[in-house]
Amino acid sequence: MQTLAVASEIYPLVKTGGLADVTGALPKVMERFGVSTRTLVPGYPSLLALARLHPPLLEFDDLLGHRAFLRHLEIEGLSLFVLDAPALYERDGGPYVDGNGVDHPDNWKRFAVLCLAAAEIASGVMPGWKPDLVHLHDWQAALTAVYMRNMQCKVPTLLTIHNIAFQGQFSAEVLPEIGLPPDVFTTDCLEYFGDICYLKGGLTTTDHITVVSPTYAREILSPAFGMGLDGVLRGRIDCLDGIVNGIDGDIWNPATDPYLPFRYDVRSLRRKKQNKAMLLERFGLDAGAGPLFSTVTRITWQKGMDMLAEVADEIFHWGGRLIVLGQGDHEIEAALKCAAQRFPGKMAVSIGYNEPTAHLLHGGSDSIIQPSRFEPCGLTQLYALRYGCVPVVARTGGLSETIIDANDAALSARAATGFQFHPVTADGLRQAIRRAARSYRDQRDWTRLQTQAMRANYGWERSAETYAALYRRLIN
Ligand SMILES: Nc1ncnc2c1ncn2[C@@H]1O[C@H](COP(=O)(O)OP(=O)(O)O[C@H]2O[C@H](CO)[C@@H](O)[C@H](O)[C@H]2O)[C@@H](O)[C@H]1O
Repeated sequence: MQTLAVASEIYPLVKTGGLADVTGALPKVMERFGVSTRTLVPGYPSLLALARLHPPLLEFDDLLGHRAFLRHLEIEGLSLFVLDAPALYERDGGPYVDGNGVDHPDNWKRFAVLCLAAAEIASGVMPGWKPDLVHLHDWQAALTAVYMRNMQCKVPTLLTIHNIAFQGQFSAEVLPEIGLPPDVFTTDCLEYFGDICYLKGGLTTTDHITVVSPTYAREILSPAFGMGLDGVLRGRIDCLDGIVNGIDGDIWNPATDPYLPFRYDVRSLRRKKQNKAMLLERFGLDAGAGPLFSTVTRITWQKGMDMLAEVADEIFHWGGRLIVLGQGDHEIEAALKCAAQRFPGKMAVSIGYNEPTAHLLHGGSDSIIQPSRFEPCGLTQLYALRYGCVPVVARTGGLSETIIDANDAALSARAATGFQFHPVTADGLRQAIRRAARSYRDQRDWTRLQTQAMRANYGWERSAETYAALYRRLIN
């Protein structure tokens, strides 16, 4: 079976968050289930340097007024179609924002062009290659399904939502510019409170929808989590599933991780303490009697980082330490920095995006905190499990189904892997921190939790098998 995946980021070439981890890992595992994937990605500078070493596969004369080349790149076990349209993708900054963190003003066009190219590939413009199914990821790829319907292309489509908070909403004024007929501007397609919404267009035209955990699949049907699209999703409930994410165990493995000065596995957990000592020194923190908590995340309201700034003192009360790595909302960043100033030697904040530091924080911390207000799946807590960092998580979305709370029953069954809290409030978080810090005082209990966490299996196999079965069902 041949599939075309369409995505705006893919690890290890371009990543701003969990989407890239999934689009980079899934195709490799799907091979084992007889699925061969080619992923169409925009030709950002990081990709072009490699992709331009080979002659193009195809030339598009006119993608919404742009001439573009389709190039092929095989790298790190991935097979990529790179859309080389320099005026749209070859620029400074990230995939969505410029060097100052401001959205590229023509994102509506950049991702419409990506989707139009995908629809043309699905329709068979490539000599000798046509997909059996098209797998779209998030709003940046969603419009593909609308273009395909418009071209009367019958190849089945699956749209995966990684986070419904990001929807691709633009002024209806751009509609004449994206090459679709005016009749898509209706409430059962692209129209969204007077604007157009790429994700809604995808949700209303794709054959099937998945989100990244069964719990999130239920949550987004309600106004509290559906972000304005819950009604659309309720209308498509028969085509909606939740498939939980896995982790790439080659990249996230404490026994082989090149970013860890001291590598370890479940039998040599003691070596993790040496990473902790290094981390404390590097971030200028004094050793305390309590656990070292960390966060690796976008610093946003979704991720509950404002609550963490509010209750950080609870950690220090128990002799714990805190390191925050992330970037995002400037006000919350400032609140966290302010907390760090109040607690010198106890808390450090590193603003930025840094892959090696993210690995080191998992390799040396005792616990990872994830107080998300909503979390479609979450990958950080899964990496934390593998690295024996006991997660402290909000009971929401994928967090609630991947972490087993250390309540009495789960502790005595030796099944517990972390601490959950609910309601998702600052006070709830404070209590969960207290529970974790108390548990840490008995090192035997703590080691047992770490060991159980490390033995939890969150590889991709089971979910990849579910995706493969779904692909087959859609094709047949
Ligand atoms: N400052 C930093 N430096 C280095 N690395 C950093 C970093 N900040 C974040 N990361 C990395 O980015 C990834 C974040 O992934 P998550 O799944 O936790 O959240 P995200 O909201 O991006 O993903 C969305 O998509 C994924 C994939 O489906 C869902 O799991 C999730 O719930 C949904 O919100 C992790 O690999 C993490 O290590």
